[in-house]
Amino acid sequence: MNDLLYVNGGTPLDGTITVRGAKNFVSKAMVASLLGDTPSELRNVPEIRDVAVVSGLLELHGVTVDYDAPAGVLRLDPSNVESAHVADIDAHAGSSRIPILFCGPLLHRLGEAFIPDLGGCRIGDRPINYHLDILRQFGAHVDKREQGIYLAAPNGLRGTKITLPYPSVGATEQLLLTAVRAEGITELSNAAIEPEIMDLINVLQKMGAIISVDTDRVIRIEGVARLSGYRHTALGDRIEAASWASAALATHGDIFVKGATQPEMTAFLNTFRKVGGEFDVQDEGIRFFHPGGDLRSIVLETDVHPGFMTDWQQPLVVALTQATGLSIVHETVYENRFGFTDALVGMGATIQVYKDCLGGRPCRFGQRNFYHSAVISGPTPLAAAEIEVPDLRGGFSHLIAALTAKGTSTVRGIQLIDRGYERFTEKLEALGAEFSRE
Ligand SMILES: CC(=O)N[C@H]1[C@@H](OP(=O)(O)OP(=O)(O)OC[C@H]2O[C@@H](n3ccc(=O)[nH]c3=O)[C@H](O)[C@@H]2O)O[C@H](CO)[C@@H](O)[C@@H]1O
Ligand SMILES: C=C(OP(=O)(O)O)C(=O)O
Repeated sequence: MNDLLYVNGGTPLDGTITVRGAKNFVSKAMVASLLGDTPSELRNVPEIRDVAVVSGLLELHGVTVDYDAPAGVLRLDPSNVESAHVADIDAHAGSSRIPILFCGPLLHRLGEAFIPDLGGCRIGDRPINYHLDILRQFGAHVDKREQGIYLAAPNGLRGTKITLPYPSVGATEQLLLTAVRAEGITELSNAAIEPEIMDLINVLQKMGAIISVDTDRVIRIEGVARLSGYRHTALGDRIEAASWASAALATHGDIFVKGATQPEMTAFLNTFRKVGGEFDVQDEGIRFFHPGGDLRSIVLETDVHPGFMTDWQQPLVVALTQATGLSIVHETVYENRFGFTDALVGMGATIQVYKDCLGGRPCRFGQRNFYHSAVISGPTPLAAAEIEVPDLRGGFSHLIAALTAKGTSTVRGIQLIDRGYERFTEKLEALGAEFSRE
């Protein structure tokens, strides 16, 4: 497939598009199917590369995967997992971050697991120390090897009490996927409570798990001996929805995002309104539009849920280059998520990055060597440029910048965007964008 897009920017994006299930939930629900002893069915599944990658991993482990992409229905039958001969797992090294979540389910089913090196966006160091500490506390032996990690639990896994140093999404999911079938009770303090995690809990409860979530980030799980398959409709992708909303704002456009839902986007909607964007929440989705006039600068801090999520930051920063005054963005989730701003500066934006914690409370990255605060001065017209996509969200941001800039930009490496944005070129076409893919 070709990996290059010529974008002729300067036209407001206008029209209707649909977002389907959340990338950051669907992949985890697919892993959960490994815990059941009967088939599962997941609906509203988007056709993105991460779904293909996790399907490939599941198939390698003996799961029969049947995906009807237009209908968005994914059927997963794990009956042959015990008899699967797992070869070529190394071929999946570097493809996504999901393999680490196979640990608990595979340990329960097979007593051992080999996990290839992880991929995902390079937006920080992204260690897996919380994951490995959790697995050890459940009683797993963890052995780091070349190209991956080997784990074994010859005596099974037992419930435990854990406090996370930081409410990590992946570590919370690791714990859930391991605790549901561990012997006894598990209690997690300082858990992440992102909507995608809550929907994973919905799935696990449908499978037979017993999980309670308290208001103070404490999750309790009573382990059960067996789980069955599930039928579930995935929650919508709030990151994709916010990305299109930011594109509407930056290009003076008007986009109705079918499938966008308000409760999962409260923090984004507040910020969108403060910048000067308008929205209209309807039964089928949310309309996001630029009402005319000047956009306003803001002070913003990314945070864990229910805060403003880090994945919303990169697309919104492009819109902030079009706002009047100085905006300050403090990234507190990842230490290295402003690399994408270099290309924006190359297009004429005025963005300065700092190592200090600007505009809010000190975070884990203050007094360290990380450029994790940005000051954006606007409005600045953007000029067309040659751009290389750095990562998923940064890549979409560059796309928004190219759509905002007058003239023809060349955007290389757009396959990275396919990892999390379903059929985005078809959506661009529906919104009246002028571009060609080569
Ligand atoms: C596939 C998926 O769902 N990806 C999402 C998930 O990533 P992911 O689950 O990888 O993100 P985490 O919430 O775990 O990471 C948050 C912070 O915790 C740190 N950390 C994490 C684990 C660990 O073992 N040690 C450690 O130090 C990370 O370096 C980071 O600074 O949540 C992030 C935060 O909402 C999102 O940006 C990603 O889109
Ligand atoms: C960081 C992201 O994803 P991943 O964790 O899969 O790299 C993202 O979706 O923006």
